[in-house]
Amino acid sequence: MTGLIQVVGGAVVDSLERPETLLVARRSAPEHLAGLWEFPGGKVEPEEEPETALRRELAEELGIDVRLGSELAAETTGGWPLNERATMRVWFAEATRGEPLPLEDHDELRWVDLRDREAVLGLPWIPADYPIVSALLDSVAGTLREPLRLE
Ligand SMILES: Nc1nc2c([nH]c(=O)n2[C@H]2C[C@H](O)[C@@H](COP(=O)(O)OP(=O)(O)OP(=O)(O)O)O2)c(=O)[nH]1
Repeated sequence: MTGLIQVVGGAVVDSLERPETLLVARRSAPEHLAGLWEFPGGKVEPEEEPETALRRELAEELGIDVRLGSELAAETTGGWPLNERATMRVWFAEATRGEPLPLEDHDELRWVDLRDREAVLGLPWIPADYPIVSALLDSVAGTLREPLRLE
């Protein structure tokens, strides 16, 4: 146990095979995060597998079931550092049931064009997310030719 809080996030794309757009979500709470964009997701519960937690969070927050693709490789094994207490692992995902809706924790969802790097990085993200978004855009730029590896 590292004592760090493990967060999981979904990089929900229109298609794992040919990703063109990414679903981004604007937080409605708590106050210091409200209005900032993020990957939908949340904290892994005790004894829960990260992938199970991600499926649960995406169902609760967006009302979708997903097929998971590859994990976005992070620099450290616990995932991407968010702050001194939490790290986040991020998986690509594609909805297999339901249209995403901002059911919980968000007041807006938006599909952004993955080829428009400046527009995606120009959104006011939670600050810790910028390196993650940047790595994601790099990774997807490669998959425009090569599909994402599936589970
Ligand atoms: N979901 C998500 N959380 C992020 C991102 N970036 C980032 O710093 N965080 C932080 C914000 C929160 O402090 C923490 C995740 O907590 P959360 O509030 O989403 O978790 P949760 O849904 O399980 O909520 P709760 O049960 O604790 O209320 O990680 C991101 O891209 N997505």
